[in-house]
Amino acid sequence: MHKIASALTIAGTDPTGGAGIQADLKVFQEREVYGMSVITSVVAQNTEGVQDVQHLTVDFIEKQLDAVLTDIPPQAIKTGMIATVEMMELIAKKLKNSTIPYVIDPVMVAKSGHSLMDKTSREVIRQTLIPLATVVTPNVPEAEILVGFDIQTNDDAEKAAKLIVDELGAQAAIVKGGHLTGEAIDVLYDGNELYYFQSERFNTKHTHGTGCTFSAAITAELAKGKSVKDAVELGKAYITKAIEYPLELGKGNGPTNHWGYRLEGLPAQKEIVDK
Ligand SMILES: Nc1ncnc2c1ncn2[C@@H]1O[C@H](COP(=O)(O)OP(=O)(O)OP(=O)(O)O)[C@@H](O)[C@H]1O
Ligand SMILES: Cc1ncc(CO)c(N)n1
Repeated sequence: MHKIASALTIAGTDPTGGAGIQADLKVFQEREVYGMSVITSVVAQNTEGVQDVQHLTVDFIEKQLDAVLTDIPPQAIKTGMIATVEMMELIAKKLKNSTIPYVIDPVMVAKSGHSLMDKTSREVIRQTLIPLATVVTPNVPEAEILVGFDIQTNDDAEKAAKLIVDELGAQAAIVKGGHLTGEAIDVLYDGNELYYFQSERFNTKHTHGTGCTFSAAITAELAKGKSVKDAVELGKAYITKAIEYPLELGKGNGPTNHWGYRLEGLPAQKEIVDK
């Protein structure tokens, strides 16, 4: 028998496999973590955009959560698309007394501009879920909604990350620079220190699901017992290679490449090979 860390993603779906649950499970598999999933919404989407969304009932989401949590307790959890206030309240109720590391990717709008979270929920996520988070991973527009001011510079991103921790109650926050210009710089505040994670910005339209992939990679490393800073370092390396070596798939914003990092390795790759 092999002992293995497990991770759970609670999110929406992408039938083309680039974002949402499907992307998360690919990352978990790649990072050698046993992947599990609870679906919140089924999304008809592809690399060109979102065509339609069907939410599962809160009752049914609860049944899925109970099925997982009573049988295979994960070592880390991430949430992605949680569209409604009722879903947020359910997840908050389930995770309130948990000590399992919890990553929130506060998914609000798809790359194509389609809303994946209703307007009231944008307010409610601040009060219900953010205080439970080990780390929150907003992109710039999401961070702006959470903190209530514009983010244009790294200084603004630092202020936002600090506010999400000091005032909204998360243990850590990383404001991603994917939507800014220049180098792709993400700013992490872990309650003590600020850290910058920086990479070249690649000129590519293959950025569907980058946020899901990044937060899933962080979740996988937390499940294996890494610190937030080390998990983010790995997550950044993984997503950078996934963007640098795009796959020739899709008519629109294509998916990233989960094997990209194999071409050049990751900081923790040696650890895997040595096992
Ligand atoms: N063109 C790029 N080149 C290099 N890194 C990038 C690029 N675009 C995004 N990134 C990096 O990818 C990660 C995800 O950031 P991004 O801001 O794209 O997330 P997101 O908007 O939440 O994604 P999505 O909503 O598509 O899931 C961050 O580490 C960011 O710096
Ligand atoms: C289900 C889902 N979650 C997140 C995103 C954001 O990339 C998306 N497009 N679809």
